[in-house]
Amino acid sequence: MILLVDIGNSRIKWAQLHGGKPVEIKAMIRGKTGIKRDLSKAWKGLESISQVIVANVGGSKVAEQLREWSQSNWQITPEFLIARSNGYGVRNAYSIPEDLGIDRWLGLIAVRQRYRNVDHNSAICIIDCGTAITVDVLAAGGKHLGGLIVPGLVSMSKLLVDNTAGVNEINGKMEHSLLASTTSAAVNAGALYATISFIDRINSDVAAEVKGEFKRIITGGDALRILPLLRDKYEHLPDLVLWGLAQVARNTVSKAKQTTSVDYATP
Ligand SMILES: Nc1ncnc2c1ncn2[C@@H]1O[C@H](COP(=O)(O)OP(=O)(O)O)[C@@H](O)[C@H]1O
Ligand SMILES: CC(C)(COP(=O)(O)O)[C@@H](O)C(=O)NCCC(=O)O
Ligand SMILES: [K+]
Repeated sequence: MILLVDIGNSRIKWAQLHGGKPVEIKAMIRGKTGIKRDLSKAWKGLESISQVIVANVGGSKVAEQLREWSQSNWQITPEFLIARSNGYGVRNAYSIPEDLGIDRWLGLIAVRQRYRNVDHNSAICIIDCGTAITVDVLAAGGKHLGGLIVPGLVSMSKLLVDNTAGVNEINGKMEHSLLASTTSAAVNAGALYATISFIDRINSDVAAEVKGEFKRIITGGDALRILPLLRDKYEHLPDLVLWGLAQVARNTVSKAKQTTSVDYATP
């Protein structure tokens, strides 16, 4: 069974590849540096893993921890994907393609695959609400036009806690009040307002840029908190990165099959 792993800066999400799709999708908050204990807790029940395919934006230390854990528990070396200049019908806007977050690259691949035959003449705007909030725009023909990065909801509050004397413990309630009367509510509402006004404004500017209707997709751990407050209509696609991983994994599996079948076929 192929394990698909999406390591973000706050959480690890994983799924099994079944019928070309990510199934048994799970998530856990991860430690900032050490993840081996998290992995042993979450993955000890997993059996007959044949391959581990990873999208990691958590840095090299975390990658090393996963590699060591997978080798010692499953004798498998994980495959870490990186963004390419083009692939799966997507052309990367970055002049240094591998600089694009692999989570963003796989999100583009996932939406390209999802809408390729359904509606191939509208652009797509993807909002991924995680540790950071990323925006990526895909033109109708699969050309990535680029995107933006801002701190996510929790990161914004953490920024104030870490950098000001007056803002300390913030409760995670994320209430959305216009004018707050406690520090925690003021920070939470401020983060929400900053986020929704950023996203609403980006959407109106993207609409001008791409001329005409375009699809709006929202994903990431904070999507459900943000979605109800946004002005425009969005399709909520949870676990978009895992769908992109499934797309790439399916391709590598079929390639592997081809090569083995060709080996048998050649005299
Ligand atoms: N069950 C949960 N436990 C922890 N955080 C959660 C949970 N559900 C949603 N979240 C939110 O998801 C955010 C992380 O989203 P995610 O997309 O997983 O981030 P990343 O990909 O950056 O690790 C957290 O900041 C938190 O606000
Ligand atoms: C912007 C990100 C940190 C978002 O990561 P996440 O919020 O999912 O943890 C990640 O996509 C990343 O590390 N990108 C590399 C820089 C770039 O995409 O330009
Ligand atoms: K960083």
